[in-house]
Amino acid sequence: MSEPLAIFGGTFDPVHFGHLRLAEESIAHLGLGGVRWLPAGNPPHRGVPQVTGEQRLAMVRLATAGNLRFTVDAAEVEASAPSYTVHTLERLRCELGGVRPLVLLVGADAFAGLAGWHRWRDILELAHIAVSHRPGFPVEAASLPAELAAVFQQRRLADASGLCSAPGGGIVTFAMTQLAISATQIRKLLANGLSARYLLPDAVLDYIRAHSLYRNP
Ligand SMILES: Nc1ncnc2c1ncn2[C@@H]1O[C@H](COP(=O)(O)OP(=O)(O)OP(=O)(O)O)[C@@H](O)[C@H]1O
Ligand SMILES: O=C(O)c1ccc[n+]([C@@H]2O[C@H](COP(=O)([O-])O)[C@@H](O)[C@H]2O)c1
Repeated sequence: MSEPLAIFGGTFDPVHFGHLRLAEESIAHLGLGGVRWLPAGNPPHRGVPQVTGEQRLAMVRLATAGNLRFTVDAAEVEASAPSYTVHTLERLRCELGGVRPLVLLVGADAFAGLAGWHRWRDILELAHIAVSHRPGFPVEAASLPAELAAVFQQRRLADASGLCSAPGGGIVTFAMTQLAISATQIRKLLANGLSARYLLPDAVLDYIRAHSLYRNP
């Protein structure tokens, strides 16, 4: 079986070093062949992003440029339908076939909300899930809603080597460098005219400035 391919979805409003370290560290921790970044076009589960899908996609392209293990998938941004992860995984299974292991990367906060996602149980029929630690969000069954805690306990893999032995169905956790960075914090800093430097790549900050994004409305 070939190396697992990871899918990293997010609103990325804007992309920051927390995202980049998660993707970078997941490659070694999980033995991945690469990470496919998937900016959400029309996230159904939260308020409308502050900037357009095209702008968030452009920032992800700038942030990931030059990393040969990273690719960027524009499909969710280009689609007009809501960006449901289960639909994206079904599309990827059509594209890649049923055998290659797929790993959905999520931070601990996103994982805690999984039971609210569209057809969430089907996601584990299509892919594994890898949950990264994130400051303030414990990754343990006791802090998850009951139905998700049960699935977490049933599906949890002892370590990442199990990702190679099936196309999907397992849940693995991994510890990454803990960075208490959020897009919300960056949007607030920028709206208040404060520096967000060193929280996200300079190329992304230059794009934000050039397009006058995240200024106070
Ligand atoms: N600092 C971080 N450490 C670990 N995971 C993170 C971090 N920031 C974001 N993630 C994960 O990256 C994915 C995409 O996150 P998202 O684009 O919503 O960023 P965010 O910083 O959480 O944004 P917002 O503050 O707008 O909610 C999610 O799975 C989220 O859990
Ligand atoms: O499919 C769903 O119902 C669903 C519900 C909530 C979140 N997601 C996906 O989870 C990823 C992270 O979302 P967010 O809000 O943390 O940026 C992103 O790819 C979303 O499309 C997906």
